[in-house]
Amino acid sequence: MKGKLAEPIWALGAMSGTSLDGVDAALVRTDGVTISEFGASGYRAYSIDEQVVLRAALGKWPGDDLDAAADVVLRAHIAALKGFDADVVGFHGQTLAHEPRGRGTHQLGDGAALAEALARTVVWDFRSNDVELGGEGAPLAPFFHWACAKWIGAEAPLAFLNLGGVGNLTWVDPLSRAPEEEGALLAFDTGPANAPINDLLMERRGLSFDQDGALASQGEVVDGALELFLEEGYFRKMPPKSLDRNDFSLMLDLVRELGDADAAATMTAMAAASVMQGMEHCPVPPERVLVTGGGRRNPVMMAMLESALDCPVLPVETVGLDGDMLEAQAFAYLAVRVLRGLPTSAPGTTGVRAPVGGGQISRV
Ligand SMILES: Nc1ncnc2c1ncn2[C@@H]1O[C@H](COP(=O)(O)OP(=O)(O)OP(=O)(O)O)[C@@H](O)[C@H]1O
Ligand SMILES: CC(=O)N[C@H]1[C@@H]2OC[C@@H](O2)[C@@H](O)[C@@H]1O[C@H](C)C(=O)O
Repeated sequence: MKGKLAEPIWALGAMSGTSLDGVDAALVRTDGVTISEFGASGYRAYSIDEQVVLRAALGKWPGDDLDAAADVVLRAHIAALKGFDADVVGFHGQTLAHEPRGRGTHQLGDGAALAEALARTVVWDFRSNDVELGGEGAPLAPFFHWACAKWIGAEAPLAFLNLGGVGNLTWVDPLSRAPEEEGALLAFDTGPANAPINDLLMERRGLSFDQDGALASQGEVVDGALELFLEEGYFRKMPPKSLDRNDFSLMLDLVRELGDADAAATMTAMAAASVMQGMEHCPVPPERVLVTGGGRRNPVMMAMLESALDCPVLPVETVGLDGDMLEAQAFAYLAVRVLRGLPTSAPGTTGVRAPVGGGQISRV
């Protein structure tokens, strides 16, 4: 079976991120090491009512009453995935809680039910094993970033920056021979990115996000609040390290007294400053930072990053990748690695003691 799977197969990845905006779906043809081809992609947005149900479930653990949220996650994924043909589905689920050194990590989503509904093999529950073995359980996209660095033919160390609800950075040595090789990757969550800005916009204006940084562009960054933010112990912690969506509730407290525009500008600066702090951990400075995730569409956030970093800061589209789909593609790639029994995390990506795999496989 493993020999057969060494041939590239089509995998369909599904990601429902911390922004709670919807489900991304994307096809990748891969043998679990090399990307052969990218395929079609799709998106199924959560309705406002569904977002309310998911928000209410944040912070909950298995055993809590999660029927309504589980139903939202399953239905949205079936809708997002049913039009695609693939050999395997990589199903991330919806992270509700993440306490790797506490209660664990919780991605809502029943892979067996999804496998039955789609009549396809589903790989899911990607993070638990890493956490059980002492890792952070996140970020997991770095092994895929390694494959992307190979796919674009990079020759010098570079970084991938995901600006989602939470930010995460992957430094890659593209000359390494495997993602699990020592020194190939260093990855960690940089800090909050869009999630707290979304929360502010929802709280104050009933909007789900600061479209194109429109509100932030009208405000001034309040240095005092930014400095207090950067005193957070998280920034001095050595990577690997990871965050829960709401770990930085402090950020909203620091801007509570500010007007809407100044609050948005200051929070955008906090997200950018988190990345700047994180860059100091890179083994050698990256030649370029390739940005993925919704934050790359925020010109205020991008301008702050460009002025603070010493290298080009570019959306991943500049190298032919799709910044809206990279995480869904990552879980397609990781699903094939799980099927092949290959590791999906390593000491440099999650802090786990040795390269490990994970994931449950539900076959039909
Ligand atoms: N045009 C835009 N202007 C400003 N912000 C934007 C724009 N487009 C998207 N965003 C921000 O990006 C967010 C979505 O980003 P993305 O889809 O990468 O997050 P996610 O995958 O849910 O998060 P994570 O990677 O943390 O799981 C939106 O909620 C919004 O805050
Ligand atoms: C626990 C969890 O779901 N973490 C997410 C979240 O969203 C961004 C950042 O925090 C990252 O650590 C991770 O997602 C990406 C896909 C990852 O694992 O690489």
